[in-house]
Amino acid sequence: MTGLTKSYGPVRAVDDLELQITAGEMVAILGPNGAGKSTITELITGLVRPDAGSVRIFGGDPSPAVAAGRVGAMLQGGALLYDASIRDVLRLVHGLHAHPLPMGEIIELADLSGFLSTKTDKLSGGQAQRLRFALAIMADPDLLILDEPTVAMDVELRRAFWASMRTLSDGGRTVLFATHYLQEADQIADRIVVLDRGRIVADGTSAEIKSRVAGKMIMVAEDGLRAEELASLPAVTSVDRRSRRVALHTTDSDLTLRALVARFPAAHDIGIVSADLEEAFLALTHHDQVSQEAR
Ligand SMILES: Nc1ncnc2c1ncn2[C@@H]1O[C@H](COP(=O)(O)OP(=O)(O)OP(=O)(O)O)[C@@H](O)[C@H]1O
Repeated sequence: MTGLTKSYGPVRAVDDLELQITAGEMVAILGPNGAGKSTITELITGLVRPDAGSVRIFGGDPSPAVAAGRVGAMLQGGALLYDASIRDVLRLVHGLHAHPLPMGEIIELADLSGFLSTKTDKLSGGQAQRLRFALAIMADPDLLILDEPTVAMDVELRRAFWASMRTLSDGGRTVLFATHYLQEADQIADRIVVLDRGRIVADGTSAEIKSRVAGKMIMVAEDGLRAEELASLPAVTSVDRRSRRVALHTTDSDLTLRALVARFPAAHDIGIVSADLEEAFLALTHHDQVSQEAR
């Protein structure tokens, strides 16, 4: 993806995006609501045309790759054939592909064997997602695009789903998935791309992202402390408020702590914690907002 841009009215859903994905990678696109995750999946699958820039898949445009079955997609709320059983839907779509995966393998990977006779309008949210997944992998694609695939799944289903995905990825396929679940991205993806307002704000392994942002956080009671003063302490990268405490993200907790105590002798209830992926994510995607608040 090069210089990829897509606007809806005044909103830049995707803003001059540069992203290269290597064959065989499992990449998570992580971002808050409205970050542009779904728009990226729609641009990659050719459902939406960019205003500027381009997407190249296997060296060409998305549409021929999708038509040839080299790209499988599971997008949000994809419609399912009405008044048909899962078995009917699978058979029908299976027959449309030139070189589909064997039906037994699809049913096993999508864990559908328990309710093949169930009609599509009687499926739970998690079951419908599994059927969408089965349809996405049916053509035996080299690239799988998944937009929040586990959204309606409980913990157990989610675990089974990611185990199947791992099997597919280990077989050499490239997987790109959008998610809200930090834990999922942390546990499953080889690489995490953090998106905020259509732009990439971080790109790396989860360990790299955690270390790129403040490695530590200093918590201190709010009592009369002003955010803009705290933001100017050495090594502080961002400041945010949590009920009656303030969290200072810092790249050097010793340095920040010494300056904090020197400048604010009355500071109390001080604690230092290591930032986890969630903290890293919040610091990355709320950074501008917090700095603006602090001004
Ligand atoms: N068809 C559309 N018409 C108008 N605005 C749109 C359209 N699709 C997306 N947008 C806007 O573009 C921005 C990015 O939306 P997008 O759905 O890509 O984000 P997202 O990261 O997938 O969000 P979510 O996590 O809520 O699904 C949002 O501000 C959204 O309102």
